[in-house]
Amino acid sequence: MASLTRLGVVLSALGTLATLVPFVGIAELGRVLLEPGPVDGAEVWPIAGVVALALVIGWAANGAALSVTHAADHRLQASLRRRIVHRLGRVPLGWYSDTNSGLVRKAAQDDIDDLHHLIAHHDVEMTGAIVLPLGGVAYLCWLDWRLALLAIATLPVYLVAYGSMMRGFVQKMVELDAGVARVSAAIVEFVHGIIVVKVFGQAKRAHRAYDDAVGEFGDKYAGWVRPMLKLEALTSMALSAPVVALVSLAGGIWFVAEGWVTPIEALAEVLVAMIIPTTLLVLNQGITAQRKATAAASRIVALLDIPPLPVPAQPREPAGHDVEFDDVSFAYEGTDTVVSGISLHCLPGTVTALVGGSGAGKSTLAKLVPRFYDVTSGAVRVGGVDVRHIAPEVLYRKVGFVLQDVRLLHGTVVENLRLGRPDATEDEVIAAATAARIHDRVLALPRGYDSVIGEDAIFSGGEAQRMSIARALLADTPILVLDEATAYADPESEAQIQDALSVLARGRTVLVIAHRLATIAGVDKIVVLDGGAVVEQGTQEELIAANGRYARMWDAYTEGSTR
Ligand SMILES: Nc1ncnc2c1ncn2[C@@H]1O[C@H](COP(=O)(O)OP(=O)(O)OP(=O)(O)O)[C@@H](O)[C@H]1O
Repeated sequence: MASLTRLGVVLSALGTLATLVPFVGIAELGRVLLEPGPVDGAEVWPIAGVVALALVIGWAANGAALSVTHAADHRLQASLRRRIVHRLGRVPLGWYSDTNSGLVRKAAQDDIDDLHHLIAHHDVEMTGAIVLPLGGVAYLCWLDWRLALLAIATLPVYLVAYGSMMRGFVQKMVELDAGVARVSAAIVEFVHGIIVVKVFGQAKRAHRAYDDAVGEFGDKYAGWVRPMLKLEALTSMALSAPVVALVSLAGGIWFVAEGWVTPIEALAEVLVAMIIPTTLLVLNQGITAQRKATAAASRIVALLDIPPLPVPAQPREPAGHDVEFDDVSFAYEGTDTVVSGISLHCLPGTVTALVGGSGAGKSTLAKLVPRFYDVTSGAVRVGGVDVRHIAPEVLYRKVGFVLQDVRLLHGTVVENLRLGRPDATEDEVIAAATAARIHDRVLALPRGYDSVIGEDAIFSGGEAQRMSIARALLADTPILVLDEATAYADPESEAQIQDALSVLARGRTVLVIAHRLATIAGVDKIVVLDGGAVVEQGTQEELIAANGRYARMWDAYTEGSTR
């Protein structure tokens, strides 16, 4: 690919030099035509021919340069997208937080697009923008060095003004960014607090904070921009077509009067001088685009550097479907230990419920089974084999999970249901949806199972949960991790979810994270977590009889629900 961009640069240089030929040609033609006596066709035609040829070569070489760099960009984009998808397929599932998903979206869409300019246009356009004025000035030097100087006479005004505009630019940008952040924070605070503020009659005060932030930003911005605008006007004027033409013509007339150059040579100088400002504009825009693309590239590199989930070199097949936590401890990156020293054995055909206060570590513990994260110490075993020694695809065929936060993909209802088993028959899909208590709801949609999620299939939270239960039923994994939904706890929806879950649990090893004690009374084992450790375990009767932590939770729960 680097060789393609190099070829693009060479072609662009060639094309640019070829576009200079007509300027020389015009000067030469002028010289021939202005010679005293009749026009000599033998002199005119070769010049016209060379000009025409150069025009064709210039057009073809510039076109070819862009084609070549676009091909390079195409290859790079395809390869980057492939590598991003490949890497994302191998990062631990726990990496997918909302922030990280945002990063992926930005990298896969915006950042790769930003790179397009760098690969497909930057080198070619910059080559043109450098070769064109240099070639022009070199030609003028060949005619007469004074003409070359005349062509760049207004350039120092531009360079001095531009240099002074850029002085302290980074520091000023930092200050402006901070100002924008203060204004945003004031807006967020204002919007978040609007109800409280209005209820307590403090609207004026809240407005004032926002006004102050905006006022301060406006003053800073104006203080910086006003002098810049003056300079900008000066630089634009120094490079504007009338000024450049005027300086060139005045200088040209003087040079001709002094006898240093011919009128035709002076005309050639005017033509070259007129193209220099446009190339400067291209250079300027190119530098800005390059900065943007460099930032985009570093975000893509960071994404490709995420450590993948380690896969076993010699994977082992689990024998059976029991799940065992053996002295398991885990800490998120940069946090204290969240679960510690947990030993637990979940047998096939049983339901184990994890209960405990908010932040006790229930979800974290459950997520260690499908390797959202790997344990910090100890081991999680499935069928007697450490999950780290099982090939990920084998593990995902064994362990299914229904999470609180259900994601339905853009596609039809049936495609969503078939996600875990694309070859499921229509009867199997309907059977799973019926067991998950979602079949009737799907039939009520305009196009039934062919309705599209987010278009003609809009599901409530509870319905989406039942969809994901149907999906898990169809995937038919022998081990299931369920994070019970609490958000959609209207009694009817909850009863339906519970019905669906009890069907799902039959004959499997089920680990359920229970947020509402009423739903787990009949399970085989209740494990009470507190501060990341197991404090009690047993059946509902055993734990109530023990009169410990669970009994107190149960009392509080039943009191709360009967009050
Ligand atoms: N991705 C994460 N990064 C860092 N810390 C986390 C992360 N997820 C959870 N934690 C922390 O780990 C601890 C246990 O959280 P966890 O979600 O496992 O508890 P939980 O018992 O499931 O709580 P809840 O019932 O409120 O969902 C909490 O202190 C939480 O702040």
